[in-house]
Amino acid sequence: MSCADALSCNQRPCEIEVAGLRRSFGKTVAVDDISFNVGQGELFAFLGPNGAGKTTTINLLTGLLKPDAGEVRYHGELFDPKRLNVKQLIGVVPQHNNLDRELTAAENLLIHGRLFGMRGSKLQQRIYTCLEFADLTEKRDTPAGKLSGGMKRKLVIARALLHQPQILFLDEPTVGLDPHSRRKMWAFLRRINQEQDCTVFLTTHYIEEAEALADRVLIIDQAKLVTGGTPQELKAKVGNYVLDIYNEEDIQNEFFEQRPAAMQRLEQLDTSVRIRETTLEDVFLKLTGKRMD
Ligand SMILES: Nc1ncnc2c1ncn2[C@@H]1O[C@H](COP(=O)(O)OP(=O)(O)OP(=O)(O)O)[C@@H](O)[C@H]1O
Repeated sequence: MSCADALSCNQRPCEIEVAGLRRSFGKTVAVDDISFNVGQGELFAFLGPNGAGKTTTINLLTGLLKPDAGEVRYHGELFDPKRLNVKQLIGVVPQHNNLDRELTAAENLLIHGRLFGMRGSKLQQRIYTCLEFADLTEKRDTPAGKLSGGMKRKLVIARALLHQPQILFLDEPTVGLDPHSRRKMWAFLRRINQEQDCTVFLTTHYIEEAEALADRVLIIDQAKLVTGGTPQELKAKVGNYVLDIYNEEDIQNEFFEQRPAAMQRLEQLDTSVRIRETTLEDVFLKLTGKRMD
């Protein structure tokens, strides 16, 4: 895919290039010929309903799974999971917390650091910095199993940042968090993106999360890419304004590029009707014919 099309990274240098990626499990096609680029420093959301192929895509990008076809490039170089330099480049936060519950927060980081060849005072300093960044300094000697859900999540992220990756992958980072903790997590992810100068690639099935957080969103459904762009671009694709037209049984939507055209149509209708701005939920519904949930 060339950097000139809609699924590419606009003006930023390409950090990840994905071309023709495909993976099946038996007869189930989990990822079907998907291509896109991620730009350096982007906060990038891969949005789709359960079973759409998001986890499989992350696993293919991080070397946990092998593709049946297609390729992944980091900084233009073909991805070979066996080469250590790529492992140094990326940090991975899996969907389920895989901390050692018996070990303290600091010990969980220590083991990860050792696996990445870190030692001595450099490792200790980095553990201190990451715990502080994640607001977990006071929990450094607490067993991971005794932390709250939000703290465990932050510890997994702090662990993934320990070796100073350039790209952080997070699979559904806010699943299981209450709305308040979810918003705190969004702020934390923005800080990682901005203060740690880290490209962030996250998957989510929460539309508002993609909308609130991401520079660019790619929508995936049934293993295929539906569309991609900034939240504003995606909304403009279907029309920036929607009329909700209430019938006896359901609500029909009509989309308009400009508000005056929507207002004109509204005046023609004699049923109950509401005008509002388009959301990514509308984009998904319009392009796939179904609701995200
Ligand atoms: N190891 C596996 N064996 C068999 N089928 C699998 C395997 N992993 C994924 N699948 C199937 O591939 C499809 C995509 O799954 P995937 O986990 O990538 O979706 P997802 O978008 O991450 O969904 P969720 O948010 O529910 O995890 C689903 O139909 C799933 O059942």
